[in-house]
Amino acid sequence: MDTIFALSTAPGKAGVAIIRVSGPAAHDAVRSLCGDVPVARQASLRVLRDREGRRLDEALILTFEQDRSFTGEVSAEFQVHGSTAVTTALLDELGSMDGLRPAEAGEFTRRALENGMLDLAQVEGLADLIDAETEAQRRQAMRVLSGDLGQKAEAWRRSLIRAAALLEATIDFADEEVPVDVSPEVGSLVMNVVEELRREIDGVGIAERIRTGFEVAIVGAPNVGKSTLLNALAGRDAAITSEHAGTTRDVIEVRMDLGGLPVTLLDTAGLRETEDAVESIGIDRARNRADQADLRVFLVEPGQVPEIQPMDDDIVLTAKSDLNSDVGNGISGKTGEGVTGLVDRIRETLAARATGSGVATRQRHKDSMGRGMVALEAALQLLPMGEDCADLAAEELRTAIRALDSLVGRIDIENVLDEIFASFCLGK
Ligand SMILES: Nc1nc2c(ncn2[C@@H]2O[C@H](COP(=O)(O)OP(=O)(O)OP(=O)(O)O)[C@@H](O)[C@H]2O)c(=O)[nH]1
Repeated sequence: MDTIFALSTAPGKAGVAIIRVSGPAAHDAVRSLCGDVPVARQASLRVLRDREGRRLDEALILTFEQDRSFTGEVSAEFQVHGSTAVTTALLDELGSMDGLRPAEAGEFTRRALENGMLDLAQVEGLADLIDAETEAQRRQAMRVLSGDLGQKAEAWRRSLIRAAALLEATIDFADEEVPVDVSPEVGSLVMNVVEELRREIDGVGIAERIRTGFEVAIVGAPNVGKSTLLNALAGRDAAITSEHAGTTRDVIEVRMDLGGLPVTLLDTAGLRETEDAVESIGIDRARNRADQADLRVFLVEPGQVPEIQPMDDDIVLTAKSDLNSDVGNGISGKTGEGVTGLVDRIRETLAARATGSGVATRQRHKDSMGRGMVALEAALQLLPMGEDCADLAAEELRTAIRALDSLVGRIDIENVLDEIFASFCLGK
């Protein structure tokens, strides 16, 4: 096994930079840089020297023993001064040592997974935590990283193993004088798992939204003030505004943190009939995106009706309230009137939806749970058919167990690893 090393903090100038080393030669590397191997898990200040004995930097060193580190391997971390020159010199020095090589992106985490320090769902949680930009994303990622999904999966597994064992006992003792009907107990064990799976599957859509962001589309006729409103919401000039109708030809996206929720605001082309081919493509695209968005904010001038039908939660406002002060429910991107109220409304609407999320957060989880559900429902149908179908029902339970095992990576791991690790950065 190679010993790997990498800069684990972001590259560039900083107060401190952390370089990680993991693998069998990690402590040898520490010894050759600073003369000894400091006590494990205790910060120790040392002068680092290169092969020729020249000072590289003064560093805080942390060493970890096998099974008591992030990767599960013998490892070490150097906290050095965060300049490019220092980190480059130390990385060069490490690279010149026998058995050491630079880590690939995500390789530390991959080793943690291989050594059983994290399960697959926790690896996903870790990736999400590193990507988290808002409070809701951080909380959700922490739940996954702390292993909640793994615990649920373990509880489901125990229930289903018990159910399968009961069924198998029926098969083995089918000739006994007094057969015990196990199907009520098996049925209730399976039903409980099915119900929990259903709840989790329902919550994945929202959890994915929290992960990737809610889309909020601003829609309305040309020149009604959509871009101006978007700029007011974003607090900066993100979209182009002009007096010329049809300026916004494509969909402009601005990512924002709205009270902890990740939101992508979409400024869409003004909806109207047009002869202009380019503008008409923009309008089609705007309609599509607006349809698919999680929420729509309609801007209408007095007397106008929205071009597309607002849905339940959608927000309909009177545009340019500074010019239309006699009409209620207005907003003005120009003066800022009503903008704070709109932000609150968007946040409340989305926050109400965000409460529906569980511990499963990805399409991958949904797929595994879906496969489990199908098998469990088949088992439930077989149960009332008596002993003759007991072995078929037991087989369905085993299929469900396998499907749920893939949630935490007990099986079928290879084909998902590359996809999951593709998002990891160097040093993680
Ligand atoms: N008085 C007033 N004028 C506004 C307001 N919002 C926008 N305007 C003006 O209306 C014109 C159009 O504004 P935009 O924000 O570009 O409108 P839009 O809906 O994005 O237009 P398209 O991109 O063509 O669809 C500009 O001259 C703005 O200055 C407002 O709240 N009050």
